[in-house]
Amino acid sequence: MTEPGESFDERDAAMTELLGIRSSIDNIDAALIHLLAERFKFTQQVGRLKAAHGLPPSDPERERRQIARLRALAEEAHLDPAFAEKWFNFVVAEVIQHHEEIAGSANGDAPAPAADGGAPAAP
Ligand SMILES: O=C(O)C(=O)C[C@]1(C(=O)O)C=C[C@@H](O)C=C1
Repeated sequence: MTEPGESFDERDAAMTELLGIRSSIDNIDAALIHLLAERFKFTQQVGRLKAAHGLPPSDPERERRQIARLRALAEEAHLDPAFAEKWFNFVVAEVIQHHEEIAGSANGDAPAPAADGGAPAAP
């Protein structure tokens, strides 16, 4: 369909522009996935560290400071600060769930107990 008064050439040009913009959106979405995967790798490390040392999964003070920082960055970048905070809370809820799973599944980084109860190896 073309808009009334729009030529086929104009519509073709618009479709070409749309495809070009979408290819940049594709690149950004891919980068976001990679960044998120990298962030979760680090938070899994934090989860193991916390579980190994009996630290609580969540740290509300750290979250509060990070939200303030991200809201300021969002404002500078002309991104809705409320959206930045919502995004952070969404990700952190998932991270805390992972931390709880790690803490519940074993005891962090500690090696599984030996079948022989930990008897010293023969010399
Ligand atoms: O920094 C930590 O202590 C984390 O566990 C990471 C993280 C985060 O994903 O940013 C998650 C949960 C905490 O409540 C605070 C921050």
